[in-house]
Amino acid sequence: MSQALALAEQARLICPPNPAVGCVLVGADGQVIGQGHTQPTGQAHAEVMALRDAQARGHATAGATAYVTLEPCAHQGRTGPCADALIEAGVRKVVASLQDPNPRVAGQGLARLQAAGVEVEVGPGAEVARELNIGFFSRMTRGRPWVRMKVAASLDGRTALPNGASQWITSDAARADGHAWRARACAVLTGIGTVLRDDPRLDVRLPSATRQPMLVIADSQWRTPLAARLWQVPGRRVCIVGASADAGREQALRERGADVLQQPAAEGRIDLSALLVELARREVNEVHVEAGAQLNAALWRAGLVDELLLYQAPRLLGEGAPLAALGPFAELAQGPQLEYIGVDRIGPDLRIRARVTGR
Ligand SMILES: NC(=O)C1=CN([C@@H]2O[C@H](COP(=O)(O)OP(=O)(O)OC[C@H]3O[C@@H](n4cnc5c(N)ncnc54)[C@H](OP(=O)(O)O)[C@@H]3O)[C@@H](O)[C@H]2O)C=CC1
Ligand SMILES: Nc1c(N[C@@H]2O[C@H](COP(=O)(O)O)[C@@H](O)[C@H]2O)[nH]c(=O)[nH]c1=O
Repeated sequence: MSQALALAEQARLICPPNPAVGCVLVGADGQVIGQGHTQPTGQAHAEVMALRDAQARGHATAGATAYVTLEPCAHQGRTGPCADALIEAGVRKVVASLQDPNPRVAGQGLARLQAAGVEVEVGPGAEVARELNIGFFSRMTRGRPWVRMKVAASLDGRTALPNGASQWITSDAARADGHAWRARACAVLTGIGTVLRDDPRLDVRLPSATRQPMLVIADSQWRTPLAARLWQVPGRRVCIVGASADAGREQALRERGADVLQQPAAEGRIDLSALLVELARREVNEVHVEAGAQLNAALWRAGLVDELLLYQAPRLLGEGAPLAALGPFAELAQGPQLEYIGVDRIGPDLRIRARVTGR
């Protein structure tokens, strides 16, 4: 199963919105006879890739055991049912890490395998398999994406100087690592404040990049400039989320190539909870937030942040913008409570990962 999980890890950047799944086929003699992982949307799933691999290597699949990191599907989606492919190949046993979290299909693949006389075991590798697909699980079980907020800060927690300057607080190495986290998301979310101040690209600039996450800009008044650098990323979808009735401006953004999304607003501010539901409807699994203190605070206040990805540089900036413009709180317990899930050194900086307690 650990080999299947390593294959799933390889799939993570290419297969969203599909879950990243790995599959290893072990022949009756205990040798690995085939392996595969999920391909980009619309192409073969892990099980079919592993069966094809075994066939290409001249191995018979009858009597084999399949180790797969998610329940094989039983439905005809963009590809055919994997449970049927395993049954037709004569597989004797299927070991799956997890049941499919999609409430419409959960358990159906396992039931079909069992009905065909295939032995089924569920559980090995469950924790790692779920982590690999945390966004897919979030979308399926909560109807909204997993929200990971990335912040680059100084040791005293500042994210920009009082005049707005913030480039660059962290090192090249930390920024490259940040790109790898952008790459695994389906969408990067920012605020119009950051767009106007930084003129960012917010794309993935890694040689290994195979797809660009959609850029989503919270911009109630349609203020995104038509000549910004964010338009210079070939093939990347830009979604501007606003609430103003200025049809002329909305049309100009549409003509510039944006997907323009009118969202309900309260006191002129976009309803971020409704926005996340809409992004899930568009098959966004993970949202990578890179925004300023205003939008960050609104996301925290609405209880929408699941995870913090904080790069901390060993420098002090004194006065300046915080990670999120929260508070002032009267009691310590009023602030969001997180737990650390990882601390790593990235070049001269620290990368701190923390998750909201209970998520
Ligand atoms: N160090 C770091 O990691 C980062 C630092 N920065 C820095 O942050 C600064 C910009 O911060 P800031 O001005 O706070 O910009 P934000 O990116 O937080 O954008 C804020 C704007 O988003 C719009 N918005 C839309 N919906 C909402 C909502 N529901 N709640 C709140 N805002 C909403 C508002 O404008 P409107 O009402 O017009 O829609 C608001 O003014 C810059 O100096 C930049 O360099 C930025 C990103 C990362
Ligand atoms: N200042 C700062 C960051 N800032 C974030 O990076 C954005 C610019 O992205 P791009 O135009 O794609 O290079 C900027 O607008 C802000 O969201 N990131 C970091 O890793 N370290 C830093 O010190």
